[in-house]
Amino acid sequence: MIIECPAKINLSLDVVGKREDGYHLLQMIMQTIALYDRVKITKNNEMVITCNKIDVPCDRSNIAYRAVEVMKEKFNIEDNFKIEIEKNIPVAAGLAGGSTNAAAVIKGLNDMYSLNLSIDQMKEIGLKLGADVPFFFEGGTCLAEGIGEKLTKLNDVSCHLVVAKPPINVSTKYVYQNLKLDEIAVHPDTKRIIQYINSNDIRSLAESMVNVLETVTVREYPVIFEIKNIMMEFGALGSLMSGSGPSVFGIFEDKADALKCHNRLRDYIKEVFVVSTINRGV
Ligand SMILES: C[C@@](CO)(OP(=O)(O)O)[C@H](O)COP(=O)(O)OP(=O)(O)OC[C@H]1O[C@@H](n2ccc(N)nc2=O)[C@H](O)[C@@H]1O
Ligand SMILES: Nc1ncnc2c1ncn2[C@@H]1O[C@H](COP(=O)(O)OP(=O)(O)O)[C@@H](O)[C@H]1O
Repeated sequence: MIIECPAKINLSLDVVGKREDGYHLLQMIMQTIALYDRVKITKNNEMVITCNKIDVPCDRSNIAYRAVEVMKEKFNIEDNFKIEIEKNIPVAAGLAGGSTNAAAVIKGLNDMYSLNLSIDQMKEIGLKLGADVPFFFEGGTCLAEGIGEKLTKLNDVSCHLVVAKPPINVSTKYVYQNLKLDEIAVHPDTKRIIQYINSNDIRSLAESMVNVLETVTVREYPVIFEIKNIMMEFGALGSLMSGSGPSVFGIFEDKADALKCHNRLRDYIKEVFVVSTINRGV
């Protein structure tokens, strides 16, 4: 069984508070994009995980492996599996590559064993593995609240994008730890952004995008700001860092402009893609 699993971007990201356990409460707009990993699941004598990218761990610390363990325990599955991950989504990039792999395993085993789980049940299992996992059972365009688990479906946004992952590593934990909530000068107007999305006003959406986590990352990694500027120079309607970074995306009305921007960025960034939004998850 092979499952295609898409990456996500955050069309906006606001931090609106903190939970008692230190986790940040969010209001973000999430969007699946046509940039896919492939997860192949086959029954095997023992548990094995493989990946074509060396920076992805192929042991129990792989989130896809943990997803298998959670499913095996919850549904008394005694079989073991070989999980082969074809990784096309940049790793540790703010594009939720690991989370989408975990969602693919849950969905794959649900189908393989005819468990007939509802989307809500799969979301609940996914949340045990990571805050971004439940979103992939919805896909398309969603408002995510709480730490990402409270999902509201919005009108699906349809546009061309350039996504660029500069060759730097940013830890999600570090970004949240260094966020100074009381010093954030600009928050996104999430209500207004939702109105733009629901009325299909892509231009106003693109012009209103804000990710408050940029206050941490752009200070430390000016390359993020430089990529945003290049995207705007090449005609992007708006450009933003995705999640905790370091990936940056630009929204383009015209695919030809997106391709020109891609050509320019390709000179010094290896991981850059022209993609469209999609209206599905795993
Ligand atoms: C920023 C976002 C936006 O979609 O995505 P990515 O950039 O990872 O794709 C998410 O909030 C990433 O959530 P999640 O995937 O759960 O983050 P993890 O890497 O598990 O979290 C690492 C650490 O960040 C902190 N953390 C995480 C989520 C959150 N809402 N508040 C936090 O304070 C916690 O200290 C946690 O231990
Ligand atoms: N299946 C997986 N795919 C990618 N990374 C994984 C996976 N399992 C575990 N990881 C680890 O999780 C970390 C975060 O990766 P990823 O999910 O790609 O990024 P992000 O959280 O920024 O969206 C990586 O540094 C990697 O070591």
